[in-house]
Amino acid sequence: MTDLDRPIAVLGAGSWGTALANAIGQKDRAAVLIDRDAERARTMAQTRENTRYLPGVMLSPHVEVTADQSALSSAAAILLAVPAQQMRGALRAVAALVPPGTPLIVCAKGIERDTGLFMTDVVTETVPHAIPAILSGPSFADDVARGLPTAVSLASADLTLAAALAQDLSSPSLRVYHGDDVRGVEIGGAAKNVLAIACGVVYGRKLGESARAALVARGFAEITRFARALDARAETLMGLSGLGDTVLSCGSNQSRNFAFGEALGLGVPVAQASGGKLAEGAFTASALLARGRKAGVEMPVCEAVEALVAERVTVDQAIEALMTRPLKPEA
Ligand SMILES: NC(=O)C1=CN([C@@H]2O[C@H](COP(=O)(O)OP(=O)(O)OC[C@H]3O[C@@H](n4cnc5c(N)ncnc54)[C@H](O)[C@@H]3O)[C@@H](O)[C@H]2O)C=CC1
Ligand SMILES: O=C(CO)COP(=O)(O)O
Repeated sequence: MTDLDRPIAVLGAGSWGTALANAIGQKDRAAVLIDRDAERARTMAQTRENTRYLPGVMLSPHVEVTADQSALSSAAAILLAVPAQQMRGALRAVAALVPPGTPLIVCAKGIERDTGLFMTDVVTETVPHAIPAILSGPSFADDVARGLPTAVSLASADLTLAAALAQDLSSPSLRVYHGDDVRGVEIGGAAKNVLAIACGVVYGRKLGESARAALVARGFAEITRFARALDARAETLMGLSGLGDTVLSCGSNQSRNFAFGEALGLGVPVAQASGGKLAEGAFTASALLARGRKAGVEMPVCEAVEALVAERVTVDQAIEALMTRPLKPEA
């Protein structure tokens, strides 16, 4: 366990950051939730509710809400719960406040679009004196905030640290497994979002449950190929952050990525399909595809999602392209 006298800080007070801070608070451990918006932080501190991102969930009394980023200086560990494309900017703004050796646990699921970098690499570039870790797995913020049970995976290159952090974050309703396959855990979280969009499209276009199941299986096969090519472990992909989160996000429109795909399948234009919510896979698709090409990995499902999001193809053209690929061995 990390130093219990020091709080765990959460940077980013959206749905996931708020849910994680509350999960820590419910264990009677002090959490500091940092909202970049001072007015919103003040209101949340008073009302004890994040009405915009997590309405109906009352914050534990052990959660302090603030806009003062200097709280990061005394944290035992920092959870990074901002969207992937905002991670670099958010980290640059606080880098000088993070003491050397502080664990920075990425809770975002995505790849940086402009650089193709995974989130822990962005941490290493922007806050080189910190220790990067990654947390990912099947966990809708709303479920976790309400204390419904689930299990997730936390990885750091230092297995002892990963075990300590997992202990810190675990509770009777949130089981945190640990490991050292950082790349495997972050690939699972980032890639499942792209697959969830594809499954949403199939659902919205009313192609049937058989089509969705076939897509999950083929999509998961390409993610696993990609992971192997990047020296991640296939077993990691079979775990919570890969298979677990794929099962969750590819089968429910509670997933914003699935819901975004569903809207595309129903014919809603890309610009309106997210309904103002975050659909990380829409940004990650192009970066994932580019990294796959660089590694010599064929990723047809990701390719279809990327082309759809870029509006180079229609839904029917994307589906036809997938169905008319040359037949080949299943592996
Ligand atoms: N919501 C969920 O169920 C889960 C989300 N995640 C991941 O967590 C990440 C964040 O997602 P959500 O919290 O759901 O998004 P959200 O849209 O609910 O909230 C995003 C939050 O980040 C803040 N933010 C944006 N840019 C910032 C910056 N530069 N500095 C500080 N704060 C900034 C926003 O003000 C907002 O509070 C995503 O990568 C998502 O994939 C992971 C697991 C579950
Ligand atoms: O990552 C998540 C659940 O594990 C949340 O999924 P969405 O971002 O698609 O809502």
